[in-house]
Amino acid sequence: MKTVEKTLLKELTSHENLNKNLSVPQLVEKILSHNEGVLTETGAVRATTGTYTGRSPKDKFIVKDEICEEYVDWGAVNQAIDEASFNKLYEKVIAYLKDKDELYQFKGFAGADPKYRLPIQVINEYAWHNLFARQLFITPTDEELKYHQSEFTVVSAPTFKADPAVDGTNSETFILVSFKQRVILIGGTEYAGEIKKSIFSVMNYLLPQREILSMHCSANVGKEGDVALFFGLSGTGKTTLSADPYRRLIGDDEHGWSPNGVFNIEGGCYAKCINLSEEKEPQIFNAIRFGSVLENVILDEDSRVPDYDDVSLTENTRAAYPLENIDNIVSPSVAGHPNTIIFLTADASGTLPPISKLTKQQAMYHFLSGYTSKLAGTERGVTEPQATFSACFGSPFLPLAPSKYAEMLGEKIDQYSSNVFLVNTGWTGGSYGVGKRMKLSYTRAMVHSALEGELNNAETVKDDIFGLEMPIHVPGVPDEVLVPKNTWEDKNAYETAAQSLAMKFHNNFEKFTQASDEIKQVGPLYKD
Ligand SMILES: Nc1ncnc2c1ncn2[C@@H]1O[C@H](COP(=O)(O)OP(=O)(O)O)[C@@H](O)[C@H]1O
Ligand SMILES: C=C(OP(=O)(O)O)C(=O)O
Ligand SMILES: [Mn+2]
Repeated sequence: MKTVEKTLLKELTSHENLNKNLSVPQLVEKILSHNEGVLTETGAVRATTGTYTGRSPKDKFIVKDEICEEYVDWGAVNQAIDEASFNKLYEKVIAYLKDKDELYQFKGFAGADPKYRLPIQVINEYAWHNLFARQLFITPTDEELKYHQSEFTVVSAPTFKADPAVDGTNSETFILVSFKQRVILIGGTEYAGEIKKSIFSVMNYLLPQREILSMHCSANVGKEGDVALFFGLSGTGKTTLSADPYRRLIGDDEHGWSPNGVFNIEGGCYAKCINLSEEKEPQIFNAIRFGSVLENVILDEDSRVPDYDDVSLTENTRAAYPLENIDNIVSPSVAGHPNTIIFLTADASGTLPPISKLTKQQAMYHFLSGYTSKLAGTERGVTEPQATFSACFGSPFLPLAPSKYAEMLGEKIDQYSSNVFLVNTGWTGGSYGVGKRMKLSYTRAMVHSALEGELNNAETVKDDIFGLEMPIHVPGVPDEVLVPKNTWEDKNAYETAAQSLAMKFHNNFEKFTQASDEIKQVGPLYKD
């Protein structure tokens, strides 16, 4: 791969006050002295983001050029912008940043496996974003830094606002990826998550070219070296469930699966803080300390103690911290091939079984479907749960066609005989508004049984609407919780809700015309 040393970027990298790979304490000092954030009682700094408190998928574009044109799956997710528009905006952003008193540069890596890692740099207007980048990506050793040659660059100018009429963007906010120039341009939004998710999108383009499956999942490993993956869209429980006192954490969000096994793409976690408690999520709670970044979390004015129940800025409050802040991790974040793969869904209809064991064909069906409910906060404009089908449980981040990733996953599941489960961390006892969210302790118990292999030959009963095999006993979980219908008082309402969801599955799957008949046939049994 060629090194990025474009003239435009040089204007930033030669800025007279470019702070290069500052240490955590140095960045914290900058954040506090520039009033970008405040110190909290936990030791973490807290920053707020203003208007954009979540990702803004409608503002994301990929530059359509001869490098990527034939590979990218163009459409509503991968919107195209032309090269000329990109270049003009790129120049404006550079001119804007050049005038700033100080800039921050982080050089590091995406990808914990040295064989597959991508050397990246992030250039920030804000010190707090630079601290975020430092904690979320992989920090180089002094030796690695000496020889570091960035192969992709994020330029983040949150206070620069685009003019859609002139700049060809959708709004004042933009997240633009150029595979040709190997640059990501971010402007108009202060939500730090865009920085990590845009690099993830780039990895989802680059890794499959090297026959590595990139995945929107968390991962951990048990005492026997048994690896588990947890796929899921935002809010389904990747971060929460991968932090497990009995299993070492590999990573909470983005992984690659190579011929050597799985590796984390990142070096840190980005946990939701809404209703965070030491009792329910002790590892995450205790990971929030000096060097961590709290985003949009409300603090008591005097004591500076975070109030994780306060959602007045957003429900998508976040904590960014390095993996090392979790006490049981794998370091470096690489491990073997997955024994168990869990698809997480937060079903707000309350009708999908809390856990079901999938056949290989069902696994492919559900991977392509990627059903969940979008929960409030993470994406702009979502204020209550919305049923959504997001292929591969991560379509906002996938530049290639979903079938590309699905084929690779299918081959790997065959090759390594991974067991696959569908776990509903969403509603029980009724749909959103009537029922409630599945108890975290029950989900943890179900996940444990699955990972211990206890459910592989367990007695099951088939759900007559979805055709999913539900175990009838799971230690630590009341039997009636395992069968959604049994948790609903109003059985007719259950039937209506389940049938409606089944039809959504069928309608969504129509677009996968290329899928084999074996896969098409294992969707919900119910059809109207
Ligand atoms: N049964 C459950 N399983 C998983 N998470 C749950 C459950 N009930 C409530 N939650 C909450 O839902 C959120 C899951 O979010 P998170 O783990 O950050 O998802 P992701 O990493 O997939 O975006 C957390 O705030 C967690 O406390
Ligand atoms: C940071 C994000 O990831 P997740 O919610 O999956 O943790 C996001 O989707 O913006
Ligand atoms: Mn997460």
